[in-house]
Amino acid sequence: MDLAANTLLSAGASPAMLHSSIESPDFTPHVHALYINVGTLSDNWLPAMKVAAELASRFNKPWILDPVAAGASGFRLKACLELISLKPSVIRGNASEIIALANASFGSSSTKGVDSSHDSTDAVEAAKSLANSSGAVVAVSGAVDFVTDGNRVVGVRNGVPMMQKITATGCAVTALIAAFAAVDPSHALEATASALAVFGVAGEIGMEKAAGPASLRMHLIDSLHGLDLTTVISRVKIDTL
Ligand SMILES: Nc1ncnc2c1ncn2[C@@H]1O[C@H](COP(=O)(O)OP(=O)(O)OP(=O)(O)O)[C@@H](O)[C@H]1O
Ligand SMILES: Cc1ncsc1CCO
Ligand SMILES: [Mg+2]
Repeated sequence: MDLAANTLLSAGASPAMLHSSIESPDFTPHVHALYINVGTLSDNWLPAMKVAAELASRFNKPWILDPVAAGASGFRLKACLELISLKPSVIRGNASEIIALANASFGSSSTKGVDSSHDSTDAVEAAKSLANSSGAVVAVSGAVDFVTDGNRVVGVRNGVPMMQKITATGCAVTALIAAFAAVDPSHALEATASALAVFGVAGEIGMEKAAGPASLRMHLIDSLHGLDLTTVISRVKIDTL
C-alpha cells in the first residue's frame, strides 16, 4: 500500500485507500479510477471490494484488478473470478497469476505464492484467452510486459530485473495503470502499456544510482517524480507483436 500510494503521488495522481463498504457509496462515485488489489485478502474485505467494483461500473469509472497470488488458494481464485465477473477494465498480474486465472485452477506446482514461477512469454496465450473471456485488457508483467485486449498484443521492454526484488513493484505498477486509465478510459490498452513503460523507465534510471533493492525502491520513486516528456519518449520501448 505504501509503494502503490507513493508511486501514484510521484506520478501526479491523488491516491486514497479505503476498505469499508460503508463509505464506498460516498467515495467511489467521485474517483477517476478504482484499483482493487487482493494482496492481503481477508474474508471481511472481499464484500467491500465487490461493492466498490459494482459502484465503479455503475458510475462508468474504469476499475483495475491486481489478482495477487490468484493461483495460490481456492479462496483467492474464487474471489478473483467473482471480481472479474464485475467487469474490470484492466487486469494486471504476473505470469503465474494470469495462467491460473485463464485456466481457473489453483494449487498447481507452478504457483509460488505472490512471486511468478513462469516467464511472461509463457502467459501470452493465457492473457489473450482471459481478455476474451472477461472483456478486460490483460497485462502480464515480467522481463517483457505483454498487454492484450484479446486481439492486439503489445510488448513493453523497459525495467530492470532488480524490480522483482522489491516487494509490491507489481502492485505499484498496477496502481499506475489505474492512474493512466483514468486519463483516457476509452484507451485502456494504450494506457496500460504506457504505464508499464513509464514505470520501467523509472526503474532503469533509478538503477543507475541504486546499490540494491532498498535503494532502488527510493530511486525508482524519485525517478518517476523527475521524469519529463523528452526522457520518456526517448526511452520507452513498446512494440506491437
Ligand atoms: N526481468 C525483468 N526485467 C525488467 N523488468 C522486470 C523484470 N521482472 C519484472 N520487471 C518489472 O517489475 C515490475 C513488477 O513486475 P513483477 O512481474 O515482478 O510483478 P509481481 O510479481 O506482481 O510483483 P509483486 O507481487 O511483488 O507486486 C513490472 O514493472 C515489471 O515490468
Ligand atoms: C508479499 C505479499 N504478500 C501478499 S501481497 C504481497 C506483496 C506482493 O504482491
Ligand atoms: Mg503481484
